[in-house]
Amino acid sequence: MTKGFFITGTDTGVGKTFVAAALAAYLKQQGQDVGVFKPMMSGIQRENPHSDAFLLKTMSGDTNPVEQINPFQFDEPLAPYLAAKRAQREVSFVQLIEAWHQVRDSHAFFLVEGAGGLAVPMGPNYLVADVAKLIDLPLIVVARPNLGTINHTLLTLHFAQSKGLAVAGVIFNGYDPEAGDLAQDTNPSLLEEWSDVPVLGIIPRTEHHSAQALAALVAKCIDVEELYAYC
Ligand SMILES: Nc1ncnc2c1ncn2[C@@H]1O[C@H](COP(=O)(O)OP(=O)(O)OP(=O)(O)O)[C@@H](O)[C@H]1O
Ligand SMILES: C[C@H](N)[C@H](N)CCCCCC(=O)O
Ligand SMILES: [Mg+2]
Repeated sequence: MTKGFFITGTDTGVGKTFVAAALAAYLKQQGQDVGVFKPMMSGIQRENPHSDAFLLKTMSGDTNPVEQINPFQFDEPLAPYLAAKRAQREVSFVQLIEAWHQVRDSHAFFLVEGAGGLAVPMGPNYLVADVAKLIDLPLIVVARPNLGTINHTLLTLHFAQSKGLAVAGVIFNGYDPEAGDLAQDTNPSLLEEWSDVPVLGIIPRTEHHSAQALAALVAKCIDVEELYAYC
């Protein structure tokens, strides 16, 4: 039985890769055998050092070929389904299942990253949420810390629930301690009041993105005991 997390977010650009890479660096530092999987990636080449696939592979030390870590890549920065369609391509759900089955037994623990949020079209008749259902790992929802995130996060959690997806928790990412932003400081408790999903951590903005710095950030900012409860 594969263990791990499906990393989703309230939006594109919220820090899914950043958080997944940080978790991978931490778990690897703890001696875990961590695998990564980014089923579909759009808007960047696999080989680009800033790409999700490249960062996840680097931080986890996953020795699977990058083409297995990220089986479907599209050039245009669009929802994967649309980027594929505009490139005269289409990924069937069966193809995606086969790509997951090719790697899922290669590691004891997997971090899987979606694309954008849960309701992003990935294929002609399926969303990111349907892929998460297939992979059947508990979600970690990455959310922005500031005003506006409560709506986005509760909508995401309700949609996850409607799809029968288990949610391990929410991680607020990109907190700016200097901002004096009242919403940033009150959002975690407000979310916990309106949802039964725990806040697993609050990650500040940081310019230090090395594996060591990211692992230290997880140890400092994320409730790893809560995470391990799911492992
Ligand atoms: N806590 C942070 N501190 C500093 N920079 C961050 C932080 N979190 C994310 N970033 C930066 O913000 C940008 C977006 O983050 P990231 O790529 O992880 O988002 P994403 O949700 O994975 O986006 P996509 O939907 O495109 O996969 C990246 O350049 C990343 O390095
Ligand atoms: C291109 C970007 N980096 C992501 N890979 C794809 C984000 C799709 C978002 C679709 C949407 O919610 O409007
Ligand atoms: Mg990403």
